[in-house]
Amino acid sequence: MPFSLHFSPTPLITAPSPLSKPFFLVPYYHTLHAPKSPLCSSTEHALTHQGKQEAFDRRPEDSQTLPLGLRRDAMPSHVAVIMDGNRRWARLRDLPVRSGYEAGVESLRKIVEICCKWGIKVLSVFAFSSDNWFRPKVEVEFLMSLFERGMQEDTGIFFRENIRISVIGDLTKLPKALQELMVNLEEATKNNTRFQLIVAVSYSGHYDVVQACQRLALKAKCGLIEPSDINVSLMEQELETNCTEFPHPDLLIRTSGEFRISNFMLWQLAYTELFFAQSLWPDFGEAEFLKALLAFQQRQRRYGV
Ligand SMILES: CC(C)=CCC/C(C)=C/CC/C(C)=C/COP(=O)(O)OP(=O)(O)O
Repeated sequence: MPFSLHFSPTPLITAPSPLSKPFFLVPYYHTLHAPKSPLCSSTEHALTHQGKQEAFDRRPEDSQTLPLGLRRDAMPSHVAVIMDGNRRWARLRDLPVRSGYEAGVESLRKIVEICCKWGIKVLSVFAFSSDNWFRPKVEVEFLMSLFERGMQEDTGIFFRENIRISVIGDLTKLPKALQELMVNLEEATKNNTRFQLIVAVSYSGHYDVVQACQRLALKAKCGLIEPSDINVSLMEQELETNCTEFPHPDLLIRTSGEFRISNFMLWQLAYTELFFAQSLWPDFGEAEFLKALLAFQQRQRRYGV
């Protein structure tokens, strides 16, 4: 049965609470973040790739629904998106900014549905950058409430459709209720295997690299590693994308005609193919997504070799 993320509002699922201890007895979010066990423990090996997933499920219907011309054997595993142009979309229609963001959520739901249908395994979206905190307070507050509402409304769908939600970024800056909702959702969906949605909130590539360096420095200080042990692999184990089996996006799409990376996943994008779409994010739909994927499938990836 095909699924639609446009189902009428789903009642909040009453899954058993995944965490047995109250979240906020723990001072920092990252001590709770599944792949990041407390530092300086003897179980260092378990620090990384905990909960790393087995191969993703493919439902029978997933393999039947590829549009003409799209090759299953060349599909990107991980697509990242900079969902730009929501405010411009609203202004062009003389609508308040919040309508642009709401339309952006609808667009995201559509793209998640298509990813599931076409067998893409991971979608990362830049939902709120570290610099977005400097936007007008009313806008920031609206976005926080939108994240909360969006995640609550779709919780049932994540379970029903076997979707794993991961959130990356400095969540300590978010309202407590939102932190709690996100951590709960991550924990409750961590064994879902069909598709993984990574939401980057209060995130930047600089933040990610710096927090990884801090964690490595602390490990060195604790005597768990030598500074000379630090290499690409150890760094990647500390980056926020250690929540996924596919940490390097194969394809990055940025909408709204801007040609910038804007501090998104700087490390992880090293060999990513880039696609810049003219549409504003709320207008980005199946046809343009298909265009991006077809362009991706034409690319020759040489990884510098
Ligand atoms: C639940 C959930 C994950 C929701 C995601 C909501 C969403 C679409 C967030 C995008 C936020 C954002 C700062 C986009 C940048 O474009 P902009 O709006 O700044 O556009 P502009 O370039 O036209 O100013």
